[in-house]
Amino acid sequence: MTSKPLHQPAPAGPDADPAWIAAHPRAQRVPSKDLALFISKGFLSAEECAQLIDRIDAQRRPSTIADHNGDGYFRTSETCDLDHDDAFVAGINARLDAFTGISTEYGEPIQGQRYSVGQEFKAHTDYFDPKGADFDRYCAVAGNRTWTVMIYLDQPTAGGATRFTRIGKTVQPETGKLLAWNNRLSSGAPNPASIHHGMKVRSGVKHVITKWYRERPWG
Ligand SMILES: O=C(O)CCC(=O)C(=O)O
Ligand SMILES: [Fe+2]
Repeated sequence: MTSKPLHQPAPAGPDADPAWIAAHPRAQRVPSKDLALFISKGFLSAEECAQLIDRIDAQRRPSTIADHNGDGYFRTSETCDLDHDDAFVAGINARLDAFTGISTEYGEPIQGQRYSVGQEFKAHTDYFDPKGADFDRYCAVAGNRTWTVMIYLDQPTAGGATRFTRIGKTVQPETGKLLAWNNRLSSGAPNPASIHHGMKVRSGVKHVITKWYRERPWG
C-alpha cells in the first residue's frame, strides 16, 4: 500500500521547516536537542522498494568519498546514480521534495546504495568540511548539503543499522522507512551532531536511497 503522509500544498522553498515536517501524519521527530531527525515508517511500499532495488543492482559501482582520509575501508558499499529520466524515479523524487517541502531545484539526484555482508560506511557527516581540500570541488556552485533524506529499501537479517553516534540514536533498517535530518545548526553552520555510521551488514543485504539538498540550486 502506498502511504499518503503529506499535507498539501508543500511550501517549496529553499529550506525545510522542521515544524512542517513534524506535522506529516506519519512522521515522528526523534527526541534530541542537538539534531532535527525525523522518521516516517512505510513511506514507500514494498513494491516500490523492490523496483528501486532492481535499478540499483543493475547500475551499481563502487562508492566514493570526499576528503579521503587514507582508510580504504571507510566506505565499502556500492552506489548507483538513479536515472531521473525514468518516470518511476522522477515520481519518487517528487514525493521526497513534497515530504521536505524543499523546492526541487535544491536537490541532488537520488542515489542508491547497496551493502553486502561486511560492508559499511563508517561515521561521517553528509556536509562537506568547509576547510577540507575537496570543498570547492563539491560546493562551489550549489553550496553545502543542507537536509538528508534516506529510505531503507530492505532489511538485512543482521546488522546494517544507522547509528547517530553523537546523539546516541540507532535506527534499524525496515523496508520503506524514511529518515530525514538537518545537517546544519540554526546559524546555518554545519552541525557536528549529524555524524552517523551506516553499520556493517552482518547477514543479508541492505539497500537504501539517499537524497541531499543544497544551500543553492543544484547544477
Ligand atoms: O546506509 C546508511 O545507513 C547510511 C548511509 C549514509 O550515511 C550515506 O549514504 O551518506
Ligand atoms: Fe551519510
